[in-house]
Amino acid sequence: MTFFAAQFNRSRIAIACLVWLLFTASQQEAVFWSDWWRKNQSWLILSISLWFTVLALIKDRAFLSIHAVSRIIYFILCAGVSFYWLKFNVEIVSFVSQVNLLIDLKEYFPVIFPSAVFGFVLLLLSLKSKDLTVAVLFTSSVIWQLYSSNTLALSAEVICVMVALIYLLVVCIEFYFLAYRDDLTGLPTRRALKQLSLSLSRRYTVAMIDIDHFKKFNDTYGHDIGDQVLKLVATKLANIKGGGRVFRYGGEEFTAVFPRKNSEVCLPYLESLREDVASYEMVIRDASRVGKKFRKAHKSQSYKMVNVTISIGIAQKSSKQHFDQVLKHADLALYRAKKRGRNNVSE
Ligand SMILES: Nc1nc2c(ncn2[C@@H]2O[C@H](COP(=O)(O)OP(=O)(O)OP(=O)(O)O)[C@@H](O)[C@H]2O)c(=O)[nH]1
Repeated sequence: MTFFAAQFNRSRIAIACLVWLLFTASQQEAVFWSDWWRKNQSWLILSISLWFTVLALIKDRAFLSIHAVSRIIYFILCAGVSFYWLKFNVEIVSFVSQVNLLIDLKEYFPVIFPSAVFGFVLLLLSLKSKDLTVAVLFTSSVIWQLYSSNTLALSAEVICVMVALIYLLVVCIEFYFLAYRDDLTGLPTRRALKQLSLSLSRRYTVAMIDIDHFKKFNDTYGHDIGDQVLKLVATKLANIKGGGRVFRYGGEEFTAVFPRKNSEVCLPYLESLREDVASYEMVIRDASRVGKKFRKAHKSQSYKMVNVTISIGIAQKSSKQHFDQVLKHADLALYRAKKRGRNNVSE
């Protein structure tokens, strides 16, 4: 699993795998460091809990690269911080012992309390970042803390296999999104459209959607603002009604597929989508003024309102037509929509 994750630049998962691997190995009597591991258990519980949190804060980099040096330094820092915490928390514990209310919590202060804090920080990070790797690091931290506090009555080997399966699942899900989701708009890609085309029945309608005069838009406002507009238009398109599914076909072109629907049924949905986009006043952040201080000082000038229109070509599958042929007909209809002056739907 470590090699698999490292191969695909999922270095944080690869590092987490290594930690679990060392942990399982240390549970074997035959391994020379198992005694040392047992003697320093508190320190290890704390360092590894902190390490999972630190992993959530750093980026995935190539596993075997210059970045490995910084990872090693971070790991040493985690170990050092944990070591000094355990050494100096005696004073905290003696303070806690003087407060009646806290006296019962005394034994939790050295390890369990800080580990729980690291876990909580990880939970907040995973909720904030919406990153699957961070979520899986949080899961790792919880499993680690439960196991090391003897709450999980499972053997180290079972836990390791369980964690490896979770990591494998996460790497596969991430690759699925990498292959089938467009990075900029979050819409499914042309590859996903091809996949869908294999499962379509004999009746369906395809619409090709294109943003009008987008080249001029890019030339006027710049490519960065063009990107923001693409994202916003994609959000509108993703909300298409009537059971339509929208894909980014490429560039400023999108495809909508309506399984089991003929073109008359789809037409009103596409018309209302076109109207929605045309009346959508998009608030665009001026890319040249991203500094916080500048934004505060020039609040009124750092945003601008723009709008665009779309043209749509629609085609319904007729007997013996392949998906590519239906797509071609929709493309021809789009060409007619452009010729008719844009901002309209053509069959
Ligand atoms: N910002 C941005 N621009 C893109 C992206 N993909 C394609 N484009 C731009 O979209 C423009 C498409 O231009 P054209 O194919 O000439 O079409 P158009 O200007 O929209 O004209 P009509 O389709 O005839 O209305 C080009 O300038 C591309 O650079 C992208 O991901 N981001």
